[in-house]
Amino acid sequence: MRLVIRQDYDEVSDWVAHYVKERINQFQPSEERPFVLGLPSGSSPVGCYERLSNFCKSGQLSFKHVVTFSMDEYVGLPREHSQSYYSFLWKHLYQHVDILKENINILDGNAPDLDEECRRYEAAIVKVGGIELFLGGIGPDGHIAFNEPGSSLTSRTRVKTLAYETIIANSRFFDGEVSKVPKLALTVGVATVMDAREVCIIIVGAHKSVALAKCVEEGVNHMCTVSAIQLHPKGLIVCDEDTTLELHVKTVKYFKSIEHVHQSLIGTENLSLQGQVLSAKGSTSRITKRRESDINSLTSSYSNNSNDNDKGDDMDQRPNKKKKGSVQ
Ligand SMILES: N[C@@H]1[C@@H](O)[C@H](O)[C@@H](COP(=O)(O)O)O[C@@H]1O
Repeated sequence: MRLVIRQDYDEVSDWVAHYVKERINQFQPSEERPFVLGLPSGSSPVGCYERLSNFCKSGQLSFKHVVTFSMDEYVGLPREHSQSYYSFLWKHLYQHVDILKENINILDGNAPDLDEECRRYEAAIVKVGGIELFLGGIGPDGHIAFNEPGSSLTSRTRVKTLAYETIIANSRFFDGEVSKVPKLALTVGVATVMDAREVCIIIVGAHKSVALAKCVEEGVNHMCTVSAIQLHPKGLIVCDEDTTLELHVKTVKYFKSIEHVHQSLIGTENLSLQGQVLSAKGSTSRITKRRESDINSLTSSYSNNSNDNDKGDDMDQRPNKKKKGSVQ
């Protein structure tokens, strides 16, 4: 698993948006072979969606051959309600990009048979060949999608009762009134997310620092369902400095050092890394704006490799590395 730490929300959004853009562009999707992307709702991905929309407007990215599956939806909330995840994704992403309507998959929280709707969703994912990249967010208790504490780590798309903590956390979107928050939701399962060929979780804010620490420093545990990412061969978490509050200093230094080495191998240590080193020394200086091409080269090098910290994978980044068995 990789942990990428950026200074603040904007830098996290920049990083993830560039990463998604690079992954889609490298994949060279076509009608026959679309890029399948899993998407979260919530405030965490909004900055990323804004940037993806801008990439589309400036012609750097196209969603024409991208198929999406959103993570979750409230039960019983009309689709046109401003807080349905359907409305959310249209507002923040779909209306701004060139995605084809038939390529958008959203769970229907008003389906007459909710169990059947969940089965249909799982089958639709299988039909397109599985999810290439699942973007995700978490709740303060470490739930991924709506997989509340205690959810099976082998769970599939299903109906879930929301935890009281989640209802309170989400009441900020319902005029602060707990009674207005739906108590049930449809959600992809933990295993649905972990089946994706790659998983990238955005975690921002001090209120999620305990969850991040549990996810990174403790074992895989159903009480913090995002921790299942530890078992994923290409798991990536992108967080901001505030979210690292509960991590051990040595954990933060470790992941920063991995990134430092990684970046120096691809020759960008004087750019984005400068900020990392400064902040590791306690400097309050912000990371200077990186050139887009540098971020692109960094993000693409991540996507070409397994995201675990195995030395062999990192070393494969060396430009002059002689491949095993190649003529020398
Ligand atoms: N079910 C959603 C999750 O999919 C989302 O990741 C989480 C975090 O939301 P935010 O990013 O607004 O903190 O909220 C809800 O509980």
